[in-house]
Amino acid sequence: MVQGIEGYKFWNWAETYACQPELYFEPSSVEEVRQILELAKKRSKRVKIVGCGHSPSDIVCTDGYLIRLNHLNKMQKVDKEKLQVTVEAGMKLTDLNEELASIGLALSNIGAVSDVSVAGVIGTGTHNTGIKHGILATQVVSLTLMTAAGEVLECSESVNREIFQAARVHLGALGVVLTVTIQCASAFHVEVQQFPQTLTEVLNDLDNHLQRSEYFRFLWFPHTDKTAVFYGDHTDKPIKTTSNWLKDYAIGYYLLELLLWISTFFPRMLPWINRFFYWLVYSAKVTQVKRSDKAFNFECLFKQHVSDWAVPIEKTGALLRQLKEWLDRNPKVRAHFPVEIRFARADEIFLSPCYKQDSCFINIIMYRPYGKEVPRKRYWAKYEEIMRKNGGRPHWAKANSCVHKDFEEMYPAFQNFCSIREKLDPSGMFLNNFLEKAFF
Ligand SMILES: Cc1cc2nc3c(=O)[nH]c(=O)nc-3n(C[C@H](O)[C@H](O)[C@H](O)COP(=O)(O)OP(=O)(O)OC[C@H]3O[C@@H](n4cnc5c(N)ncnc54)[C@H](O)[C@@H]3O)c2cc1C
Ligand SMILES: O=C1O[C@H]([C@@H](O)CO)C(O)=C1O
Repeated sequence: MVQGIEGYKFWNWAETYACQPELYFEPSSVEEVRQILELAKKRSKRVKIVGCGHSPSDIVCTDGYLIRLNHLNKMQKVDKEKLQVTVEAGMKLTDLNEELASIGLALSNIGAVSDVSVAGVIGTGTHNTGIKHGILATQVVSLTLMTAAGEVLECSESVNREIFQAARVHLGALGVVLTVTIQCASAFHVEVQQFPQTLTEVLNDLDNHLQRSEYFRFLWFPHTDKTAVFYGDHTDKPIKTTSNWLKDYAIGYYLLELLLWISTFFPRMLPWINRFFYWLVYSAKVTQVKRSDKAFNFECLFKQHVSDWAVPIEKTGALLRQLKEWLDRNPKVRAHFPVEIRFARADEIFLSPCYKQDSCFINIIMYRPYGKEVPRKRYWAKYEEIMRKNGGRPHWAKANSCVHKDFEEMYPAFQNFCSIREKLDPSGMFLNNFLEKAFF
């Protein structure tokens, strides 16, 4: 029987949420996972699974038992015919990307970081960008799930289909995901073209941008009308990168963190910081060619708060103009750059933020320079107000102020998920404060 560790303290990546589980486990086998669930059941303890702890919320937090599947992290099967792989749930995308590259495969789309687990990254509806692409969970062909009772379910479009539609964005609420089978693509390079436009120019030409580039996204710099537009497209061209330590790190990371910290004492500096970094780092035209996963990942800098709601794609322009106009009218509210605007295709996954709607994700950020909290309450409140009023759905990984009735209104299939959750976990073993707020 795997021994639980007492006194373990969990912090999420951004060091914004922490918990002290009664016992912390790192099982080395499915049988050990089952034993931990049996022990938890006998002692009426709650259980949470942690992937890589990147979620910017308390979605992982528990005072019960915390299980990390870092030892269940291997690739189990490769189907070269179907271009599919089956991996253990704890596998990191950093490792998966390399293993796939070694066999000529790749994930068709991934988010900004790869230091995340396969089960964790699908479980919260993680997305990248590209209106022809869904959230990462849409790449899942099947998965296996251990329920609170220790039963292992195979879920796919043809087996336990209802559970599959729930489990792809599982929120850690349905049981322990043990393996995930993923539809991959043949390995590919992406040509990334970065170029400046004003916010007005981007928004007036949004449909064309979406059609012109498979992985189109853009960054808006609050307190300016400037954007950095990114086109990403498949290419056979050879790798060509322009990484420059001075610009990317000395200035783009260390100088920025210092200036943001100084601006906590002199807030009037902030708009000038946004303008200066736009001019210095983001206003140039840059073209690079990278391996796909390297093109999708980018430097996410230092600790931060983020919020990232999905809105119906047709509302993108109106909502960004509303947010900009409000910030222009309220100059005492300061917003860090960037606001990240990304797109994803509609899907059929019960709690996907893109459930039955092509969506635009609008991600706002406030950094914590050297861990220092920066005032963001008014910014966050106005942003959420605009999102709520316009059919927005918050990213499940990221802290938000929504409660059960909000989610019932947002998600047509919310009750389907709730019924499946109650059936698979009748005693609420996998619940925590985050999930109780959502489901009760
Ligand atoms: C720097 C940074 C960049 C990011 N970039 C993006 C981005 O570009 N796009 C985007 O959409 N999001 C992004 N995110 C959010 C991130 O993708 C999600 O928070 C993701 O869920 C983190 O994966 P994880 O492995 O750390 O999961 P965790 O945060 O550890 O867990 C997430 C959820 O999955 C559950 N879980 C994990 N493993 C299992 C399992 N085996 N069985 C059952 N439940 C499980 C947990 O209980 C929890 O509910 C980013 C976050 C950070 C910190
Ligand atoms: O949570 C996230 O963090 C990064 C970005 O905001 C910079 O860190 C990203 O793209 C997310 O979705």
